[in-house]
Amino acid sequence: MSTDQALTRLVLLRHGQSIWNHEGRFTGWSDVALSVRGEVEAKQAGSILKQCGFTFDVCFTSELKRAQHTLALIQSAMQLDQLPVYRDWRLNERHYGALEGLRRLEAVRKFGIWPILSCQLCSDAIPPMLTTEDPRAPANQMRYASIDRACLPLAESLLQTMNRVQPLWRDTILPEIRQGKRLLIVSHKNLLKTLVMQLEGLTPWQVIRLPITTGKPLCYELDIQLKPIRRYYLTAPDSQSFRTQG
Ligand SMILES: O=C(O)[C@@H](CO)OP(=O)(O)O
Repeated sequence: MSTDQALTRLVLLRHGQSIWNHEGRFTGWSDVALSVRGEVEAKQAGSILKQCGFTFDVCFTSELKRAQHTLALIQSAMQLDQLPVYRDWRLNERHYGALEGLRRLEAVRKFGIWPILSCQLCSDAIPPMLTTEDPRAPANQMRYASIDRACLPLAESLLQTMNRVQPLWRDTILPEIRQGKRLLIVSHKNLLKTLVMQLEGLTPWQVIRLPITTGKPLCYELDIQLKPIRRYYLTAPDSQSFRTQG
């Protein structure tokens, strides 16, 4: 990373722990609430951001309540309730298809070990898909009625997830950052990995080991070319490592 002066800061945040994170279930586009711990994590993230002197001009989040609720709790902790918030389905988590709702072991019993392992290790592997008639398929849900059905997945590889968010990243998010706006993006583990790949020019293999922990603000300082100068996780100012280099 270069040492030029920062144009702006961008904060990426995975929502607080959800009930299915806690139970070890594949979640994807299933709309699951935060757990009690998840709510605490979200409030703590807001208070750490505030204590570290962060503020924002615009927030982006997904169509899923675990991300939206996290963002609302952060805004409230930072007393930034009036900020403009853009919700977009393209910031939803990778769609896990027929794996959604299953625990790891249940999924292996149902589909075999390789389909489960490959979709976690290979960036182009697609999990077992939902059928088009399945009520869980996004095209059968009212909330996605305004989206072109051809764009809505039945399951996604990591690369398909990256391709789906690309137009939003290129045409909406990057222009806001170029104007010097301070952005907070509250989204999901795999979706955030695809943003990290694009920001840092990493391969899926390089990003696979990057921990995207629930409720931990990942801060980027960007130069005028929008290249990352520094990346770090924010922790409470009174803890030993105020800034942890990522
Ligand atoms: O969908 C899921 O199972 C998890 C991990 O991929 O994502 P999230 O960040 O939404 O908990």
